[in-house]
Amino acid sequence: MSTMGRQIQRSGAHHQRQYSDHFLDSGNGSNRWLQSAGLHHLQQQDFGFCGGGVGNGGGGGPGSRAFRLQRGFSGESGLYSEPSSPPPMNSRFTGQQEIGKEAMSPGDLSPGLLDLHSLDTELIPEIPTHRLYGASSMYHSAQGRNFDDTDTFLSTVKPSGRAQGGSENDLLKTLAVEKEKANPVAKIRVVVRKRPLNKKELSKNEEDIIDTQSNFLTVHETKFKVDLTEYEEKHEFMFDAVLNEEVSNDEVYRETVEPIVPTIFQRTKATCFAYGQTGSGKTYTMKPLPLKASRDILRLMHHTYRAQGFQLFVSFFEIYGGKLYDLLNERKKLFIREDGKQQVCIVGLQEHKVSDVEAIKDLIERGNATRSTGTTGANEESSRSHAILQLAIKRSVDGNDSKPPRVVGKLSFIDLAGSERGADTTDNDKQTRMEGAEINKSLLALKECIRALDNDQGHIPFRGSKLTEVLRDSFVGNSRTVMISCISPSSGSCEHTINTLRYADRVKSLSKGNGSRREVTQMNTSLRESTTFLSSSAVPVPSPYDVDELPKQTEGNEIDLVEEQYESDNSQLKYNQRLGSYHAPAAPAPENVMRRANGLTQVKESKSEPQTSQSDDDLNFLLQEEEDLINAHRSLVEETMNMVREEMNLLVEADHPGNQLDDYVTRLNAILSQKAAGVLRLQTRLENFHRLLKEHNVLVSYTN
Ligand SMILES: Nc1ncnc2c1ncn2[C@@H]1O[C@H](COP(=O)(O)OP(=O)(O)OP(=O)(O)O)[C@@H](O)[C@H]1O
Repeated sequence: MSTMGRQIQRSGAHHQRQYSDHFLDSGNGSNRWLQSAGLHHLQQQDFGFCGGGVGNGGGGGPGSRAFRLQRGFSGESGLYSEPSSPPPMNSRFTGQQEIGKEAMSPGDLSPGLLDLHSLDTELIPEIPTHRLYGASSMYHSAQGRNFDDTDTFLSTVKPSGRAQGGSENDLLKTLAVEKEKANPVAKIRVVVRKRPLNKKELSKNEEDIIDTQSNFLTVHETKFKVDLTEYEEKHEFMFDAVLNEEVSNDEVYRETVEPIVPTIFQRTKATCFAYGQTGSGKTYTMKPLPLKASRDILRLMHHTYRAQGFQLFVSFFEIYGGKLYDLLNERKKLFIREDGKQQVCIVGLQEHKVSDVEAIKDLIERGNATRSTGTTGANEESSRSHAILQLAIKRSVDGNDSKPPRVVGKLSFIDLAGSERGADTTDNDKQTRMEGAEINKSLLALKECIRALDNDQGHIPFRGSKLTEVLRDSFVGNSRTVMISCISPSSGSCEHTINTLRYADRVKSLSKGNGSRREVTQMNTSLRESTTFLSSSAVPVPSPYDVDELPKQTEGNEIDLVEEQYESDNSQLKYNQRLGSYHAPAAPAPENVMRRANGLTQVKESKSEPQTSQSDDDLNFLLQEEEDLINAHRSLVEETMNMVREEMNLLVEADHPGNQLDDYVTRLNAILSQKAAGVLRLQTRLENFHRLLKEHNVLVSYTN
């Protein structure tokens, strides 16, 4: 089952069950569940039958009706009889931390089985990160920002809460927070790098449409109204850092990877990946980073951790069309295997022990020369593979060199395939289509894993793709992730650039510690509102069925223009929905928008529709649909909670002497019908989404 499929399962019956199990739980327990389901706003509600409501309120003693009701639900019906604490985390994840074993032989070259997922990391004394390099100024970014933790989760834990210290859970939480604080590197960091205009773009007189200021970025998109007059739409974004075209590779390193290097000596698995369309500068950005990091790692090994037996290993492989190849062993095909303990291994991957920078440089060059590349119009050297270079720090057990060394920490660098390659699902030959599908799948899965990671979810959907499968150990335990989104400044790449930024925005905004999303989205919305208003007030937009009503001088362009308008309005609608309010766009009507939202299916099936009418931002479309489904699910849970409350009241009333039976029957009937209708609505939506996943080939099959 795919990530998405699994997620659906998780958020469907299972979630509802969890909700049932914990709904009656009082205080912190139910609050936690509400919070984790994104329903924290319901925490304050008095449900009248929770332990924290009636039970604590004086009317809930053993003799009271509410008490009997509650008991009835937890005991007699059997429906709510499970313990009220959250179910344990998947034991696969907790167990691994203690029992993982590394099956790798020692030596300079360690062929065979690389256990990517052993978390049997050496317990070395943790040294506060800031002491490792001495002067903390080394972490200061090119723009004077520190790579500090802006995670609001940390700042919202008040010292007073700690002092009062209530429950054991609070204490554990506080300890976890303290531990996080000792490591001042953000768990997820999203950085954007804009490259300069290249010769080709300059020769075509393409404009630089990206403005950067501090960690803000504005994309100036030129659009056309239906009467062909031009207008500009601004898209504003905010990230952890925005690096403009003047920023050197050295500065990129300082801003992204340098701060996480010391953490890998502290049992951390760190990942740095570059994302962006082909030719946007991913390889240019990623290439120098491993070497710079190795230099710092070796320096730390030879100074701070001198004579502590640390060793550095390099491996380099690529995922191409869903298959793995060793870039340091003549592209030998590699296989992912899961052992009895559900630990995933890459069978046959060579790890090279290195002790000087020159040796690492040679290996990196060798690996890069072996990478798969394809040819696209945009970048002759375009890569359709994900390249993964890993620097693993290991240490011999008790200084015993005859035993395989154990992994202490790891730093993975991923040069992702061009993001727009995911759109190749309808283009070219079968091979390209399959590559496109795999790329889409991996980008969706990667986002899901990062999202799960930052929300400390017990379940990490790493099985969503080969990429996330091999990165599994980077998503459990102590982890750090840096995403560098590379963008081209040119007007010709506007659409891809916006897609890249939206993906980055989603990665960041979905994380628990981020409050920027709403702000930026609102900014976007107000801008969109003004532009939508402008265009729709200038020329009334007809229904999509009434293309005859379009101005005749635009013949040939009409449909595109109308589609574009609907697309914009559709985004507007969805943006507003995400903000929790519905401002109907001036035109078209919501039902037309819905038609457009489902249009992708129709376009794909319709033979008369040209292939080009399918937008190449499938990935964003799927992400949006996924988000909408989850929102719809959340609304249904909310609605269900209200209905349960009504039902509880109804039951209380039914127990009263002199109760009107026909009133009870009518009201219960209404509640049950409403419930059934809600479930049906969500099921239909779920089926549509599932179909979309199938159509875009993002359902996972597990064959090597
Ligand atoms: N920041 C930059 N400054 C100067 N030149 C750059 C910069 N970023 C990229 N380039 C140049 O742009 C071209 C394309 O960059 P690169 O190959 O890194 O793109 P890419 O995103 O890796 O593409 P693909 O996905 O196809 O591999 C290269 O010639 C590279 O040297």
